[in-house]
Amino acid sequence: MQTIHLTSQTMAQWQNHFQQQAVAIGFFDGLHKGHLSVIQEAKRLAGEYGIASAVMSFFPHPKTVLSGQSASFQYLMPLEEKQAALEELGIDTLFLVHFDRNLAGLSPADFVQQFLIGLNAVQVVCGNDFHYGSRGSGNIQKLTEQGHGHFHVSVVELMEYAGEKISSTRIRQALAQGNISILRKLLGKFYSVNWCPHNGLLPFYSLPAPGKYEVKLNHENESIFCTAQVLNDKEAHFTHDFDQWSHSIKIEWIRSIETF
Ligand SMILES: Cc1cc2nc3c(=O)[nH]c(=O)nc-3n(C[C@H](O)[C@H](O)[C@H](O)COP(=O)(O)O)c2cc1C
Ligand SMILES: Nc1ncnc2c1ncn2[C@@H]1O[C@H](COP(=O)(O)OP(=O)(O)OP(=O)(O)O)[C@@H](O)[C@H]1O
Repeated sequence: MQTIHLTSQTMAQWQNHFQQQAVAIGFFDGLHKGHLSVIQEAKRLAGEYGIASAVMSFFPHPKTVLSGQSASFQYLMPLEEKQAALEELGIDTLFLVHFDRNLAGLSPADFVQQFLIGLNAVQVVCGNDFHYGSRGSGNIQKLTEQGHGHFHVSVVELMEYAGEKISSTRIRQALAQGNISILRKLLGKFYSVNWCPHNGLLPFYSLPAPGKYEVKLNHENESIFCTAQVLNDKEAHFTHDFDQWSHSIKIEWIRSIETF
């Protein structure tokens, strides 16, 4: 999979550079079950029409740029993990759009012209709550109209759990409440973070609320269950001593024992 970094300033050089593609579009933080259904639909359409598959994502998160509160934003995964997961899903290209005030100011029509038609998107896939363009004023109806004659829009039905939409926001809220059991339902697997034995939590991951949890530590080919005590948003202690481990550890959060 190739990653192409795009900005509103450098976009001109990429116009008409790409072969036809099916593009899944959105931020996709945490890659939950709803996100996967959007991305898999783009992949399926690419196969059906014999075209390339792509995901278009943004960085940093629009909320951090528009609210100016970049330091406190709780990301669920860093770019490298998103890239690895998309690669595994067989996506050909990740378009990573730099989200800044210039990009936020683009009208829906300009965004569609430069970033979708200009990249030769012929199939665009999103959930039916997707918004884009200045003040988030572009919606599915606009996208369909603006793509007319260039691309077809496939809208994936919003996936729900317990009668509520699965979303990255809901995952962040569940983490803040230490509600580990629901995460597996939203993600389709255990919530995980990467941890450096010497420096602790890697950037762009979020810990659950302070409390005690059963976790699974995965290091190279070894897996060990132990208890984690989360102290704050950066610090945790583990009942297994992994000082001699050299590589980063994937920590899967299995269940909550008690929250403080
Ligand atoms: C060109 C462009 C401009 C945007 N401008 C705004 C904005 O002014 N205000 C806002 O809240 N969101 C804005 N957004 C963010 C979108 O509403 C949305 O969060 C983003 O496209 C990611 O989609 P998703 O949240 O459905 O994944 C903009 C997005 C794009 C692509
Ligand atoms: N539950 C869902 N089912 C199907 N598609 C979804 C679901 N949630 C989001 N999508 C779609 O996936 C893409 C990425 O969405 P986005 O990153 O905004 O996800 P989100 O989980 O709603 O995030 P947030 O909670 O931060 O708004 C968009 O096209 C969006 O419409």
